[in-house]
Amino acid sequence: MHSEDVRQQLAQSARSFYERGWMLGTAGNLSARVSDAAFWITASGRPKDLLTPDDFVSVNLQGEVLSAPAGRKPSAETSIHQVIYRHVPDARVVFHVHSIEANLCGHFARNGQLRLPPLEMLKGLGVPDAEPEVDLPVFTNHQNVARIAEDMDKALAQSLPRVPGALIHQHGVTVWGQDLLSARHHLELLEYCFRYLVQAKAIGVQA
Ligand SMILES: CSCCC(=O)C(=O)COP(=O)(O)O
Ligand SMILES: [Zn+2]
Repeated sequence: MHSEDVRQQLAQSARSFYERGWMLGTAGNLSARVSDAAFWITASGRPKDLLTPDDFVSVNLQGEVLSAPAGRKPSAETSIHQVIYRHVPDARVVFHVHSIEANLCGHFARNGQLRLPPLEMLKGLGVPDAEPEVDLPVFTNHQNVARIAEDMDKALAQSLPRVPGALIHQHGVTVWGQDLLSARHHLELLEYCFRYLVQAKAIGVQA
């Protein structure tokens, strides 16, 4: 696929996530690998409903800028994308968004893990178990993004989470996939779990 097409597809994804309330006020960042050595990532601080190919920066897996349109810097959270691409060989696309439900669910976490509800939909996250007991890792948010990336780097070096994603407390969720469609499905499924957990809590149902 031509790399300009990838930028257009990422822009389309961002618009759709913006419309769902997950990328408001410039929140979030999206990236896609174009080779084993480089990926496109959204430029920092851009409105996610209005992205054009000029809102993407090409960086290598060390986070060095390979090419950037005038006035554009890579996302402030590029280091998190680097960590995922380094540790998850199958990851070709990474989405990071900020939904209300993801941020509420961070409060339900225990010992850095959020227990996902045992729903049939977990199959779409690669969990085929009849009675799944699956945790999503939850990382502490730091104003210095490099610290978040370091924590993720250490955790992913030990083992990959069972589902392709991670939560950053009071910040947002990050998911990955082998292509744009699978990353979108992973995001939709995790966001569904978050909505389920919040609504279950609100009506007093044990999730
Ligand atoms: C208004 S969102 C604050 C920064 C953030 O968490 C984010 O996801 C967007 O940062 P970027 O540098 O990628 O625009
Ligand atoms: Zn963020």
